[in-house]
Formats: sequence, structure tokens, C-alpha cells
Amino acid sequence: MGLSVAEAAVRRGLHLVPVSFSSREKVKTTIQVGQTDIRIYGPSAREDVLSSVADEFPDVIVVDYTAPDSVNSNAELYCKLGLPFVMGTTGGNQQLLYKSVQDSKNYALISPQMGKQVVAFLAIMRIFAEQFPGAFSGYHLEVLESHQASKKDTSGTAKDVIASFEKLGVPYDMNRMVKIRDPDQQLEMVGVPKEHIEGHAFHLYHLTSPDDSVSFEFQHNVCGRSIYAEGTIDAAIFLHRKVQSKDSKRIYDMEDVLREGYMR
Ligand SMILES: NC(=O)C1=CN([C@@H]2O[C@H](COP(=O)(O)OP(=O)(O)OC[C@H]3O[C@@H](n4cnc5c(N)ncnc54)[C@H](OP(=O)(O)O)[C@@H]3O)[C@@H](O)[C@H]2O)C=CC1
Ligand SMILES: O=C(O)C1=N[C@H](C(=O)O)C[C@H](O)C1
Repeated sequence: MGLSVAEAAVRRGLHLVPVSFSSREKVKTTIQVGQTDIRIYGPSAREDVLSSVADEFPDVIVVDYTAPDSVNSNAELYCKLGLPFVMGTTGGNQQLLYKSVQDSKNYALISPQMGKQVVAFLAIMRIFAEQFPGAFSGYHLEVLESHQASKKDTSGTAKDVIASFEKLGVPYDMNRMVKIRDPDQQLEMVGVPKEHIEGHAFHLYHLTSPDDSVSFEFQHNVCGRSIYAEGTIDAAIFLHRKVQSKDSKRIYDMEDVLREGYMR
């Protein structure tokens, strides 16, 4: 995701700050994105490098796509240094994440789903549940999600949709979710195109009535990373505007971005 977002930033004419990070100490590498050579730093240089970035690039927006176990420590550092950030990484302790931002009065946009059309679907499901609580009482829910083998956590997006189904009257035990990470199953059973085995997000929610006479199916299948990368750039531009205008609200999500006219 990091590289896809950097490439999208260049396509959209943004200035790319020439630093990025790795969880590994022994990386001495530079990658080129557009005309910018980006230096990758290990964890021990994180605070010093980010502190210099904050001084040198006062308009910077940090984008985080790392790993669930880095979410909280990374967010705490951005808050300590007053660096506004877009958190695309899923997992971690979400309550603590929000608390870190609230306590520091930093600006952040946090969303487990950056794909704008998928965000609109999540919003519709939430509104559906608010308007018709219990509408699916008695129904049975099956959920399947398939992601690249490197994905460590359960889909944050599926968790969000399930929260809406629960309000619609369908209790669901998260342990029942079918999580597919095996490339052979993805090709044969899920139907993921071969070229997207290393970057895809397929989600299927199947509801059945108590007597099996009615069924509903909701599906959203994403191949590649561009939908998230483009959404992330919209999120970064949106957050920058909020910082510039010193908006009293500090924590945003992708629904805020869509509601302010970025849906296209
Ligand atoms: N919100 C959204 O719409 C989306 C969210 N995601 C989420 O974003 C996260 C990343 O996804 P993805 O890019 O596919 O994962 P990848 O595993 O492909 O990339 C994550 C990269 O982060 C680096 N990394 C891990 N920990 C740290 C750290 N503490 N500091 C700096 N770098 C670190 C790793 O590099 P190295 O090995 O060099 O450390 C790795 O290359 C996941 O949680 C995923 O679920 C993904 C897509 C969309
Ligand atoms: O890791 C991914 O790839 C994705 N993660 C997010 C999630 O957990 O919901 C969003 C999307 O599913 C892609």
C-alpha cells in the first residue's frame, strides 16, 4: 500500500516527502517514485527523522500502512510530534488509537476502508440498520473474506458490515467468519484472478431466512490497490484542509470525506 499511495500522490500532483520507514533495522535502501528518491529508515531512526520532517515540511500529512501491531506505537509518535496522519492500517487497539489522538489534540483520519465506493456501501448498511433495526431478526448470516496471504488480521471492513447486521437483528460470532489466505483456494474456490492473488479483498455476506425460503447476498470484490490509494490521497488532502482551517473537530473518517464532496 505504501508504494501505491506514493505513486497515487505523484499522479495527483502532490509533493512527496522523501522518507519512508521499515520495521527492519538493516534497511539501507532508496526507492524512486516519480522524480523523488525516497530513503527508507529503520525503527531506531523513526523519531529523529519524523521530527526533522515536521520542521522541514510543515504541511506534511503522514500516511500509515504498516501492520496491526504497529498501529498504536506509530500513532503515539505522530501525536507526540504533532504530525497529522491518515491511518489506513487496520487492527491494533482502536480505543487506544482514538484516545491518543483525543488527548494530544492532533489531527487524524482513521479508516479501515479507504475505497470510497466501499465506504459508501458501509454507510448505507449503517443507515439501513439505523432506519430498520431488527429487520432481519431470525436470519442466519454467513461471512467469507479473502485477502492476500500476507494479511495478518481479520478484515476490518467485514467487522464494520457485521456490526450493521447485528443491529439489523442478526447476531454473529466473529470466530465463524471464513477467512481465506491460501492462494490455491483463492484461485479455485473464491475466483480471484491470478494476477491479483497478492493484492485483493473479496467479501461475501449471505443471509438466509429462518425457513430457508428467502436469501440475500451482498458482495464487494476489489482487485489490486488503486481504489485504496486514490481514496487515501483524497483523505490526505481533506485532512490538510482541516488542519489549515484549524477545524475544532480533530478526528475524521472516510465518511466525512465523502460527505464533503469527494465522492467521484
Ligand atoms: N484502510 C484500507 O483501505 C486498507 C487497509 N489496509 C491495511 O493496511 C495495512 C498494510 O497493508 P499492506 O500494505 O497490504 O501490507 P504489506 O504487508 O504489503 O505492507 C506493510 C509494510 O509495512 C512495513 N511495516 C510493518 N511494520 C512497520 C513499522 N512498525 N514501521 C514501518 N514499517 C512497517 C513492512 O515493511 P518491512 O517488512 O520493511 O517492515 C511492510 O512492507 C494492513 O493492516 C491492511 O489491512 C490495506 C489496504 C487497504
Ligand atoms: O489488507 C487489505 O488488503 C485490506 N484491508 C482492509 C480491511 O481489513 O478491511 C480493507 C480492505 O479489505 C483491504
